[in-house]
Amino acid sequence: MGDVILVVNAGSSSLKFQVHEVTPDGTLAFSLGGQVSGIGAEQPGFRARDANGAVLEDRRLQPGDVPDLAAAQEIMAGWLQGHMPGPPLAVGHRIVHGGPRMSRSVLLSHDILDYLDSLSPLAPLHQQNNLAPVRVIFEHWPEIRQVACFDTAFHRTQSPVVERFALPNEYYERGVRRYGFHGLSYQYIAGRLRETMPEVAAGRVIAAHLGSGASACAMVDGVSRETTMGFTALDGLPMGTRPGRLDAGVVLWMLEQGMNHDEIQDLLYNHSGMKGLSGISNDMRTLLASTDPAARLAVDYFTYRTAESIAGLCVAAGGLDSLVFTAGVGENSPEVRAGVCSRLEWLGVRLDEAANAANAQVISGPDSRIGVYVVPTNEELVIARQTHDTIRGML
Ligand SMILES: Nc1ncnc2c1ncn2[C@@H]1O[C@H](COP(=O)(O)OP(=O)(O)O)[C@@H](O)[C@H]1O
Ligand SMILES: CC(=O)OP(=O)(O)O
Ligand SMILES: [Mg+2]
Repeated sequence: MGDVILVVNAGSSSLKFQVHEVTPDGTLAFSLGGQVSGIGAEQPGFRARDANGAVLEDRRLQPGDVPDLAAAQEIMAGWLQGHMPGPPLAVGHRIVHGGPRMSRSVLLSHDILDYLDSLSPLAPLHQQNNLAPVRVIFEHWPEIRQVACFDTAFHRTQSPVVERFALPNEYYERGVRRYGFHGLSYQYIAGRLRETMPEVAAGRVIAAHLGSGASACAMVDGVSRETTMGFTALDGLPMGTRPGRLDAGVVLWMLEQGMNHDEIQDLLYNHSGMKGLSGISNDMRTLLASTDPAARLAVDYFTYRTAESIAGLCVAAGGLDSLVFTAGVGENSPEVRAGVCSRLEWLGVRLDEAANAANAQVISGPDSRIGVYVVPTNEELVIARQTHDTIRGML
């Protein structure tokens, strides 16, 4: 193996990584990748595979083994030491919040790190986890280039109306705007559609990124028009532990009742969503397997609000040609996709049951007015490419 780029992607329930070789002709070749999944949940695991798809690691872990991201990082770092040829040429990081200043990937410096650190209150579940490995590498291997790739950057094409809240202008100037997230995933989906189904990519597409964090995005010709997350990754669809759209009056009521900032933040980021509604779990697999009425309510809430948001996004897209499901739940759960799609039948959405059950690429039936697809996302590949593009001029 020659020079490599290491990619690190810390999500709310997973730590994903990939290693890409920079080939002599200057292109990237995937060499291995994997993830620690189920962080803080009841079924953690560690899987890795190589470029041929051969399984390099498939470990079931005990819930206590991976209580938080720091534990996941230790597992990943230990494993990578035995599987990488030496220090990487560069490390590409997923950074969830880029704030008003970042509209593309950037070479990390201490100044930029300080700026990104200042955005932490806007992404308490992610930003510090994203920045922790940056700091470790700066301290121990200062010669390694590090590149920040932002979840917010892809959405900077949105119109002023979409980007605004109906608040006095002063707040907009101070950065209180709808930034949107999961942009690395949507950029991958837009590119993948362009490669495999260019006529779909050119049209009006809504992609639903349904994972531990969940959002949906309206794209026309691969350009983001609107997305359900906003100033923070709390807004929009319900998620594993976050409520999604919430009347701001609820927060005022909590304050009035004597809850302080940290208590409200903890409630909204760690104990709401599927976990709060069901009282059972934040993991969709556990809820789908349960016959408890509270689990059914949580799943129904999820599919109802997701369908409702998709319908709302049709305004930004000017209609709908194609619907794409992606991320952990979207790629793997026929039941959730069927629940969402059954609430969109009035739009002309019809699923092919067998194709849906098989997680096939095309899951709409021949009588569907809307094409419905399952496209596995690959945020890490987008990060690898952005990292390579960012350092290329410096080699
Ligand atoms: N077969 C499945 N059926 C339903 N949900 C699944 C399945 N496999 C994974 N998931 C869900 O996907 C989630 C993880 O999705 P992912 O996109 O990796 O999340 P994140 O990047 O936010 O950590 C898990 O919380 C789990 O609930
Ligand atoms: C922004 C966000 O919620 O990311 P994730 O789904 O990876 O937690
Ligand atoms: Mg994710």
